[in-house]
Amino acid sequence: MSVTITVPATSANVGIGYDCLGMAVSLYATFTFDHADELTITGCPEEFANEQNLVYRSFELALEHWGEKPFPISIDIDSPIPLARGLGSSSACTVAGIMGAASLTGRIIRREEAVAIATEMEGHPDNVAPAIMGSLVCSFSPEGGLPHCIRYDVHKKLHFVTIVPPYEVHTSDARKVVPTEVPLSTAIWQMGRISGLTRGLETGDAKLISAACEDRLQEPYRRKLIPDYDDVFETCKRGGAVAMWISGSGSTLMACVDDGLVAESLRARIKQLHPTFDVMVLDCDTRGVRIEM
Ligand SMILES: Nc1ncnc2c1ncn2[C@@H]1O[C@H](COP(=O)(O)OP(=O)(O)O)[C@@H](O)[C@H]1O
Ligand SMILES: N[C@@H](CCOP(=O)(O)O)C(=O)O
Repeated sequence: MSVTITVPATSANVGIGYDCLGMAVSLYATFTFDHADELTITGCPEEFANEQNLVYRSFELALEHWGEKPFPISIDIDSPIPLARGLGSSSACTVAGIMGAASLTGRIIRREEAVAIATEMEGHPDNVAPAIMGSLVCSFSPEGGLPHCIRYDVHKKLHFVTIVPPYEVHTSDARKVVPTEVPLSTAIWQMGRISGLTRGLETGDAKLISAACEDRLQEPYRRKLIPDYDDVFETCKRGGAVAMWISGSGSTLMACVDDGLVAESLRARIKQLHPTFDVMVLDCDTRGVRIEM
């Protein structure tokens, strides 16, 4: 019997929460798994249709984690999540592989276990935790221990204008430009703001979101990798956005807006100024990964 896993795209960091904060959004990839005579992968670029495919790698690693032997499967991928744009296309693959492995072996796993396995594979929990749990999630891992995930609701009046430029930024490259050490003053700057931002997103407090959403850990360095950052930031500010951040490691930019009509107008304005961009109005996804047999 086949199983279909639906995984939301994610906006990691949400600006201020480098490697610890992430939000699931209403853009979904589906992955259909079934037993087969040999490995077959369809629905993805040709270069990924092989044993190195991230979904299959994650499927194999999950089986290995449970002490089970791999077996041949078919995987059909239908993903509108753009590649290497900071919307968690790789995490969606990782999460799908784990849940596919659990489902095809009849294993029932808790979301916390899935987050722990996925974090081990991804190296950081900020995409996989919201992809699995839905909503806005702040995560941290104790030395050598399992990640703790704190899940926040996001106020329904908030919408997220998702601005996808036609160029890629690979996460591995974008991580190289982020300094590995910061002064104490920067650490203090971030700590207060992450608390402010999570509360602001929960309550829909536009002023608080706006005040808190000013990152000093990664955005000042990564914005240089996105040639349109300054233009889009100005358009968002003038267009009534509450805040704008680099989604994950970019190149997508995400504007938070507290009114549906303003969000649609901003989407149209950005599309007018940047016809080659893909611009969507997304909401926060509250369900996280889903399984259908
Ligand atoms: N449908 C897919 N099939 C196989 N691999 C994929 C698929 N989508 C994404 N990936 C993998 O994820 C990588 C992109 O990951 P990354 O640079 O972290 O960007 P993103 O922000 O999209 O997660 C791709 O190079 C590829 O290895
Ligand atoms: N915290 C990571 C998140 C990367 O997310 P992605 O969607 O760009 O893969 C980082 O900022 O490097």
